[in-house]
Amino acid sequence: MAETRRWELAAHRRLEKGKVVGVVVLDGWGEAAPDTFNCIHVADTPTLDALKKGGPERWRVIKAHGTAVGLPTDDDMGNSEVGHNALGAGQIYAQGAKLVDMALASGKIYEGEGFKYIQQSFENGTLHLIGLLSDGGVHSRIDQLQLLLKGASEHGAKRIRVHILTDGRDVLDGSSVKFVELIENDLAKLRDKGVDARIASGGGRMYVTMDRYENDWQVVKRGWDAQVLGEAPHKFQNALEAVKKLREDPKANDQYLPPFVIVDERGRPIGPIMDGDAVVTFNFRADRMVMLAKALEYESFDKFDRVRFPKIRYAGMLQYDGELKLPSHFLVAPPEIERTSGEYLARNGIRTYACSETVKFGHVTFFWNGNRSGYFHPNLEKYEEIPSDIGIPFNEQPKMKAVEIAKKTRDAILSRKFDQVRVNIANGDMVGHTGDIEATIVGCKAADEAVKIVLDAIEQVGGIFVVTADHGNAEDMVKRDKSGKPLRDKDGNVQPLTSHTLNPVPIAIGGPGLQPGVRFRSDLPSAGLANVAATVMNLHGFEAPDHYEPTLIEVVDK
Ligand SMILES: O=C(O)[C@@H](CO)OP(=O)(O)O
Ligand SMILES: [Mn+2]
Ligand SMILES: [Mn+2]
Repeated sequence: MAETRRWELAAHRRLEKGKVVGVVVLDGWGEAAPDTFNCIHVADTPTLDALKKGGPERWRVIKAHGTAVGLPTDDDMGNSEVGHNALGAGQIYAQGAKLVDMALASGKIYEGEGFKYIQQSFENGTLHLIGLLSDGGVHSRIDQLQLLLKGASEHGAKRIRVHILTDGRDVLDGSSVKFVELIENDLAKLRDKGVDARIASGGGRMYVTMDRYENDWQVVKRGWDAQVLGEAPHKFQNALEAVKKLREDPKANDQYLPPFVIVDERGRPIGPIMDGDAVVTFNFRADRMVMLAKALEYESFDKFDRVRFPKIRYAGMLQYDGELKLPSHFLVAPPEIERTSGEYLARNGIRTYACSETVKFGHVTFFWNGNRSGYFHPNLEKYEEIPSDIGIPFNEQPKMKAVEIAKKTRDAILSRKFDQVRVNIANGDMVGHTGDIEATIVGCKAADEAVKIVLDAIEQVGGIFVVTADHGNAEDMVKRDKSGKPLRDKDGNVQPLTSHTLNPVPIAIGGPGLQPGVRFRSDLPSAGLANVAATVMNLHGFEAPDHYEPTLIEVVDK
């Protein structure tokens, strides 16, 4: 079926071609009731406030979590990967989390090429499992790790080492202890059955291993030293003691725990990765595993000194990059996100500029294009990256590079060399993840200012804008009880919510190029992020392909 589809898009019956369309994605910017813990509400955001007044015809909310973006259930919060996939692809795909669930439930994971490949190391080598240890469901899920541990041991693994990354970002800070207990319990059961299974190393996800878009290779190196070389500044006899001790530091934070290794009575690391071993990175999400995948797989590598490059059999939970085919072995085939709007528009001559700062750069390029790196049509596309700050927590620089991104984008718009400009403004999300309310308010204001710069440029060229978001975060910064009341401890303190949320996100359209009769349809109350691609195609003057989720807009006579 797919092969017979044409790439050529039909002209829209009512909407003209040739307008510059500015697509702004505010990362981590949900819509929620006014509240003191709603940083978007508290912050001074005149630009977004003005857009909201355009509702319901030019402002509305759309779903950004759960099944609307291909996640297993409607209890799953949205995230950047699935959000930008949906925004760019215009279609809803069963995402990595769900595909892994299905492969584990059916047992097919153990019959696939990837598992058979690593299985060859089970006789004489160790199986290492590296990944994020939480039930956040954004990058990984602990229940999938638990099933994999059990399944791998039943399929021949005799010696297993788990290298954990503590979370505190998709789950509450401090929950690392509970997750380590859970896994230690499972490993003890495996040991009772004669499998030598232990946690061998660990560290906080933002400080160890899970960097992205090559922002800071030192993060990956710290992980490499602990996981592969068995070297780290902190040494403990077991992982529970490690996280408990490291958390005694008053400034400790699960996201940033320093690297540690588990050692035996004589101080020797119990699980460095050696020749002949098997390694699985058990995150299903791509962005924060690609760098480690390169270090584990590429023979020639110059990002840091690996000291030792063990001859291993390595598989990802999924293949993380469809263009680089990385890693080459994987346990579950990733969603085949095809016929994205980026590809359609490039094939129909639309010139595109995409921009963000490093920590979100791949969101408007790689994720937008269906986890595919590179250009569709280098002559028509320009992707520009603004270097992010390195090594400082985002609550210390909450304005991030919002204004710089906006100014580059303004220049791209005014150059008239592009038909579409697409940006991601990171503040609501990156600062929201720190749990620092004051800083998040500053970040939201900066994001609003950046939007204004882009909209002013759109105004100047007679263009059209679409302002939306990928999922919630900054609009709710506190852990709540079932009735929605903030939970307080005995001293009256609230627990900051560092994670994304289940809230819908706003979408606004406007600009001088928008024909007067264009408005949001009222017959799609449950529309979600996947409906945006068809909308954007319409604004470029094209009908969307019929396999896309329907457009959000209609044109009425005025
Ligand atoms: O930082 C990240 O990796 C995730 C949260 O785990 O956030 P986002 O999906 O917004 O990138
Ligand atoms: Mn995001
Ligand atoms: Mn986020």
